[in-house]
Amino acid sequence: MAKPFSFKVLATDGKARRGVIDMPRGEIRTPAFMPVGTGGTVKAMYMDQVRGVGADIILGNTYHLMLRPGAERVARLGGLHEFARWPQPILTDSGGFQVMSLSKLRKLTEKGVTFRSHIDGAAYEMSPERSIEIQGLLDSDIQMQLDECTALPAEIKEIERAMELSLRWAERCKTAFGDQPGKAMFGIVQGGDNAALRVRSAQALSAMNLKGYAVGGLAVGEPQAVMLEMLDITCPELPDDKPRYLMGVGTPDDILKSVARGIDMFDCVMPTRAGRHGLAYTRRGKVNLRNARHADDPRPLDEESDCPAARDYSRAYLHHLVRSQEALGAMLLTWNNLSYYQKLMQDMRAAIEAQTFEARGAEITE
Ligand SMILES: Cc1ccc(CCc2c3nc[nH]c3cc3c(=O)[nH]c(N)nc23)cc1
Repeated sequence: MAKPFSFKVLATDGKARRGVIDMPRGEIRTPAFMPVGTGGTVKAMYMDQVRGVGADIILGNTYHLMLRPGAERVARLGGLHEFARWPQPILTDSGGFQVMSLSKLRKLTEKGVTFRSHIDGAAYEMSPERSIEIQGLLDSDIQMQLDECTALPAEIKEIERAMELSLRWAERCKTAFGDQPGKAMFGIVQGGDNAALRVRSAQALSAMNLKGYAVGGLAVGEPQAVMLEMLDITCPELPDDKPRYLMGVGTPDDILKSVARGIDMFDCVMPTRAGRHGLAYTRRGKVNLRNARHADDPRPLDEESDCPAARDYSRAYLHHLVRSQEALGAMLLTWNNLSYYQKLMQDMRAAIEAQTFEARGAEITE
């Protein structure tokens, strides 16, 4: 029987946890940053580079892949790992968030959400059952429940309606997922910026005894203080022995402060998207390579980095590539940015093991 899904907390420092998730396709060191690989590719990267910077898991997207190339086609071709040549674990989002943010003419009912593709206008239906079926066709290792993420600010009645619908959809996803050893289905806590609703959502999901829990409904434009306050309220209501995934977060500072509140897993488009827009993350802050001041600068981004993109190329060259819109510009800056994020996660894991995480604070991002 395939090695079942297991999560172990190896060390703690305050509320911060250093752990490891063991799955048949490999282990995931936590706190973990999961590069976004929406359409089965981490944009501008080869998968062996993604692995090379230290990523243990990447994200795929049900919404994008069901539209193109189609979930059944990916299944016929051996599943997403085979298709994209990424042998490690993959986490897929359920698609609801993307439907509500990308598709057209969407209609949400108890049954699910019907919508038209933003690519060719074709009509689709996404129910909790269909979302789990598609994630299964993709052979996803960690599958997310279908949920409704409320845009903030919102009326409390609206937040409550979406949170309660998401709980009913969590039950239906749990039933549809069944018992798949070696794979996991995570629930997603909703409840907007309302403490009571967050507690009700987290407690109801905890009672379902799922393998992991995501905190959704955040990173939708709310101030960092509101996001952090919701973590202070939500994390204590989730089981200590299960992984916690904060969806869509975030900047290095967001991640640091969220790890300090008990979050184990993160995803964010920022390092990859910023790389394609000429922006480099470095230990001394962000550098916009489009800026003319780099035109004659012979220095690399970070001579101490073990990432070739940060150590072996001058800022002048990177500026030239970005200004000339050369593909290599996006490739090198994405490589640098993902390397920076993975180094940040590695440094946090080491600090929690050494019990210096809380003491060092923001200095870890430098
Ligand atoms: C490939 C991929 C991209 C992005 C995501 C996470 C997308 C994402 C959010 N991003 C920012 N805030 C978010 C909130 C939610 C949420 O409440 N529910 C779901 N299902 N996804 C969210 C998952 C997978």
